[in-house]
Amino acid sequence: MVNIVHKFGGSSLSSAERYQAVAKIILANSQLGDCVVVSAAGKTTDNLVKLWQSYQQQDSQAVSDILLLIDNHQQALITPLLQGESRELAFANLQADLAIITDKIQQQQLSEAWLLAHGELWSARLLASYLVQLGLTAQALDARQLFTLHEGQLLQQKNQQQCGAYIATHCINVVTGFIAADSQGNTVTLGRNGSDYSATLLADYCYAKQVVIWTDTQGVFSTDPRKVKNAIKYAKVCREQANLLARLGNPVLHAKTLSPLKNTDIKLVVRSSFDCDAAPTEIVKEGYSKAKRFITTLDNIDLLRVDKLSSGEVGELSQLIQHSLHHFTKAGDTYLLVPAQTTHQIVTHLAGRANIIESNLSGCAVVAATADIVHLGEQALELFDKQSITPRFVHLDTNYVLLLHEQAIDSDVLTLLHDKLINKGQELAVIVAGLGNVGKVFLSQLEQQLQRLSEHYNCKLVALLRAKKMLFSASGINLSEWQSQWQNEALDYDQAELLGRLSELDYEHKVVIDITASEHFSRLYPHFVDLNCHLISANKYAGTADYDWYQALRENLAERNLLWRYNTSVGAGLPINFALADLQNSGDRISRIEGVFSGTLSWLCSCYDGRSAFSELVFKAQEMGYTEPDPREDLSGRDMQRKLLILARDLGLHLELDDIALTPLMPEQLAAGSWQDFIDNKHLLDEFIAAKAALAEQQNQLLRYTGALSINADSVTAQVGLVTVDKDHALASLKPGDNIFVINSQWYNENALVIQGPGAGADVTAAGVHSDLYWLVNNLK
Ligand SMILES: NC(=O)c1ccc[n+]([C@@H]2O[C@H](COP(=O)([O-])OP(=O)(O)OC[C@H]3O[C@@H](n4cnc5c(N)ncnc54)[C@H](O)[C@@H]3O)[C@@H](O)[C@H]2O)c1
Ligand SMILES: N[C@@H](CCO)C(=O)O
Repeated sequence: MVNIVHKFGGSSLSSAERYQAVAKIILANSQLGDCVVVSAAGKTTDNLVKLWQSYQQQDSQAVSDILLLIDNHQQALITPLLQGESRELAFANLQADLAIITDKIQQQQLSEAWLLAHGELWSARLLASYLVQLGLTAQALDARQLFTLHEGQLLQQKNQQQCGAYIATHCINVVTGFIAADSQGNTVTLGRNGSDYSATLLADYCYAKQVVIWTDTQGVFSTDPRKVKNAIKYAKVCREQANLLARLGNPVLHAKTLSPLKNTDIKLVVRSSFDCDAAPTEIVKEGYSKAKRFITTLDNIDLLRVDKLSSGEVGELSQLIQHSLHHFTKAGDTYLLVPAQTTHQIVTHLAGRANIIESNLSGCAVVAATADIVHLGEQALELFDKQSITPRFVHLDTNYVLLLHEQAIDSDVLTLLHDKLINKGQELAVIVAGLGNVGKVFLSQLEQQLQRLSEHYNCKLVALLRAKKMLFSASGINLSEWQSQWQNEALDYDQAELLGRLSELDYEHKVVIDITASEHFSRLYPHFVDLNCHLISANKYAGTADYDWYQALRENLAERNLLWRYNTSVGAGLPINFALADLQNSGDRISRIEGVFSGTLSWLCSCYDGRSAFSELVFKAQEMGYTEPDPREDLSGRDMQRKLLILARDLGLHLELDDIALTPLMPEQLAAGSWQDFIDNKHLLDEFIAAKAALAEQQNQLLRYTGALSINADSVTAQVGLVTVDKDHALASLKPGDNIFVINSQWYNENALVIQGPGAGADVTAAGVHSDLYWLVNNLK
């Protein structure tokens, strides 16, 4: 059975290295029975067209020069790719083909389509032989055996039978694109971008599940990414919009390519063969993707008014000029938008039924959802007016607006237009994991905050996750009712389901906000990044995971232009990460950070005066939402050790958690066992602290739990632990629960930079997560 039909265009096969890259893609993405449709390699078709023209002009010198060029090019592909007998056979076949072509030229029997077909034929033969040499079972197939047209119409039933007969299930079928046969067996071509069409036809005839068009662009963009740097690549585009764009001249997909898929469930995917890791664009059936916004530019366009034009006729005209065509009606008249170089052909064909209304215009079409189009049209006109560009013709339709003028739109104007019309329409999907102390407060503030953010970006909460249950709504969860929705609709889930749902989300950006304290959840970050999710973490586990994992995560994020904010993982809402980033970005060099980085330990040490048991204070800190879910994470010093590691890594230091020396604030026996075991043995903690405090008191000192990181030219030292301080020391008067970060740097040398304030608590932490979200939204590209 054919699972996937892959299609590789000429640029994907332009050199021996590109063939090797294509073979790698096939090895990684195909199974036996799949098809690979190929175009002619690199400039082969152009050379064959030149050969045809020289033949017609009877320029024998040019003919022999071009034949030599073609021969050399093919040999340059064959030589590095094939070895031994297969190389000899490939050379022999090539020479035989060139001899027949030469013969036909001499006999004046050359036909254009037959000549052009050789480009695809050579690609298919070479790729199939190369795959065989790599150990795959593969065969080259000539599409003239598969597709027959009678008077320009495909013979569907016959073609289906032929595909059934020739496409083998035990091998990879490498099929020539672009060509077919007529009912007499003569070669015919399928027109411009015919290979994409061959691929979708083949998929339809073979009941394939998917067609992958591998190209030199990464997918379907909101506008030409070569002209507008921040053009958006869409993960999903619905067929109707893809078709409209194709008719309006967008070069990525052609209307004809989509036609065989019309009544099928076949998935169409556009991917880059030059960057296989880049996320693709999927062209989906109606209703499976929201309408996106696009600006497609038009150049050298003529506008014709036509008497009564049927849609069948538009197809015929499009076949005639080998180009997609768009027609529309305005005030009862029918108009055709045609490339200026084809106007003469069309006007002649329509024999007196077409009048040229405007010629040689440029402009653009803005494509968007019906609800937005009027407003976008107005905004576009306003912007053109400011740029002194006066439209010659404007047409507003249900899902696009066409603006034609004399001046071409340069990339500066296109960028302005894109910023104004397209970037504003993007949406960010928000996924929140962890509905505990901080998570609940964060959600209670989210509705108002999303309202505020909407000035910059449309954000929708689409998922709420606890460890075992999730509430997922791709169109958005109503924030004022999330609790009742959770009660009624939250369902059990597993990792595969979560990742599947995230991959289906049809948003320009996604962010996973991790407000759990779960190491297991943090281990999913690489999967989230693979699905193009930005990250915000209050959770400290990812920032303190082993260095290689952490570094790989950072690199993966950077490669995908994704953002990771984690300000609340250290100092709750205090702007410590902002400060460190700012100092470093301004060229400062930090030499020491010391202080108290735990809200819980700050509160415990400041409140403990021996009157109530230390363990009672621990339970109170837990109740107030200061501690980690298991307060031993705080008492062991581990939480503070994690924070110091996060800061150290932000300074570019390659440290692991255990590089930071630690002395715990509890006896070792309490570390093991359950929380209940801890409660049962709490007297051990109380005695441990009482003894330490008594010793400190003897020296008129107080207990404080502190951390320090020192960076010298030749060494780095870091530790967290219990210290005693004089009663008039700055730390002695630290407010219970406050954190303090004392930063020394090149510029803050004598007088340290000090950041101080509440270092734990649901309110300040939730506010810090909102600050990260705000920053992220403002920095989305
Ligand atoms: N409480 C604070 O003051 C504070 C300050 C800064 C940072 N933080 C960090 O914020 C995080 C949350 O703290 P909290 O006090 O709200 O903790 P919490 O224990 O009250 O809440 C954690 C939530 O995460 C959920 N959870 C656990 N495993 C999960 C998983 N695998 N998938 C999805 N959800 C899961 C739990 O069900 C719970 O709802 C922690 O990482 C903590 O270190 C807390
Ligand atoms: N348990 C942590 C929460 C903030 O990270 C603390 O007490 O500092």
